[in-house]
Amino acid sequence: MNLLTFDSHQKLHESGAGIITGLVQTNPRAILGLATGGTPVGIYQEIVKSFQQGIVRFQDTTTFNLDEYVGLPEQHEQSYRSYMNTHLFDFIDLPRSQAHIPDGNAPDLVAECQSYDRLLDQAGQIDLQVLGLGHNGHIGFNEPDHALISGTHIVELREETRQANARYFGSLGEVPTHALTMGVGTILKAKMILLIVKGQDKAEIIHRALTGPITTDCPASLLQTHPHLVVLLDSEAGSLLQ
Ligand SMILES: N[C@@H]1[C@@H](O)[C@H](O)[C@@H](COP(=O)(O)O)O[C@@H]1O
Repeated sequence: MNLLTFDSHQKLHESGAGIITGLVQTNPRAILGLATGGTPVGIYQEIVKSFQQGIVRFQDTTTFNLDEYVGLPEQHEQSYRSYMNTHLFDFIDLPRSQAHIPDGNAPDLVAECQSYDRLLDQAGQIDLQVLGLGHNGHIGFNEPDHALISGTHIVELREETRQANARYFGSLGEVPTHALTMGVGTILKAKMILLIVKGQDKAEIIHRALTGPITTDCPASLLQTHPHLVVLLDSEAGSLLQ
């Protein structure tokens, strides 16, 4: 594991973006696993800057997002499709046909999960998977549980997750109760994982994820088993790891 702690968010964002654009520069056909949430926004902004400067192109790149809410219209500003458009896709030359996000409005959600896994299989191994971290240790929307599911599946969101994400919605009642998420098996199959964590409120869970027991009670703890894990932290999130 390569753990890097930054004293400024700008440096963290530039470093994260540099890892992603560096990969695409050397391998334009790279397959990227992308995350949403507040954490990667600054990194996506830096990627857009690099694209605008002509440093990187995404015409041949393929992306797979980790997750999507169930039942939220695609145009809703909090759908992960809208998030990706607003923060990244609208500003780069990645063909939309190569930008995959599970469809949380599919009439048959089980079939949608199976079809997402088929697309992942056809694409081959994800070269770089970007991850954020939930306060309860979730990755994607893989919530703590007695067992974790390997492939894409429907998940009932934990109350604490809905509360954490309520800040993006008008009220807790508007936060969807279910989501589709890539499974931990798919996440762990990525060649490289880039875990990004910011804020004092995540200090305890990142400490537990990286130094505690490997347990499905903390899905991020499974990342300890990954041979090529890069962790980018701000100094607040890293405060218990010194
Ligand atoms: N499903 C997403 C995760 O992919 C994200 O990494 C995490 C942290 O979000 P944030 O970065 O906003 O704290 O929770 C969300 O619920």
